[in-house]
Amino acid sequence: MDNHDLEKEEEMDDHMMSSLETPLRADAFDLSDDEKIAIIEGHFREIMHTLGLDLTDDSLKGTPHRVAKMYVKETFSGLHPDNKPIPRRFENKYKYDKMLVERDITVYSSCEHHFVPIIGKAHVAYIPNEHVIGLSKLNRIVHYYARRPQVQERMTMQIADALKQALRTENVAVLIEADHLCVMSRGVNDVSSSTITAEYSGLFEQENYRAEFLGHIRSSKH
Ligand SMILES: Nc1nc2c(ncn2[C@@H]2O[C@H](COP(=O)(O)OP(=O)(O)OP(=O)(O)O)[C@@H](O)[C@H]2O)c(=O)[nH]1
Ligand SMILES: [Zn+2]
Repeated sequence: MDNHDLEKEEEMDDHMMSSLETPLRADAFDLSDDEKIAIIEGHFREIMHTLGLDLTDDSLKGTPHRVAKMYVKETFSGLHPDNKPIPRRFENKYKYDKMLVERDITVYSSCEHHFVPIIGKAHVAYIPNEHVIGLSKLNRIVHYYARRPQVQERMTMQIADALKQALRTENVAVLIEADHLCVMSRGVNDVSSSTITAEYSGLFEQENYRAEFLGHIRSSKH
């Protein structure tokens, strides 16, 4: 078993043990992506048929397959641990010991209660110990956890947890501000409210670090 496999196995263990995890069936990964697409396509065709849509129509007939492929390969691709980014850790040679903030990371997720979009921004920060990771990996970690049926609170904590693991530090902050289409476009139909969630650990539990983080994400861009 090489290092990569070992890391994957450790992450699978974390995946099974963590109470933050998205509730998945034990046999969640028994089917291949193609098998899942074929099954979802059939069910989605049934939904459209039940709604009364004519599936022989040129524009509609490809929709069951399009939706199934989009669910498995895009919208919900973050359900599969094979798609989890494994950032390479670099030694913090320059001994940078201040805060690094990656702000305005685009979040496209889906509400697990209604399967409609959650759209927003994530701001993440860490204070390194021995290791740093590539900046883009911060965005990739956010995207991975967004591409699942989610509640915003759990997504926030999953991202914080993944950052702690990747960076080998507790000094992590995550703040997500998002619009829930299930609140905006149906139900209570409120287009002006939005939802903010945050997770702070390590040094970020201290008021001064938290204030610096919030100051950075509210400051003008350049
Ligand atoms: N805590 C939390 N709740 C969410 C999130 N996304 C959606 N919800 C809420 O989940 C709840 C689902 O409750 P239900 O009462 O079963 O759903 P519903 O009958 O469609 O409710 P309404 O949206 O009020 O019409 C709603 O209040 C949603 O606003 C989230 O990220 N976090
Ligand atoms: Zn919802």
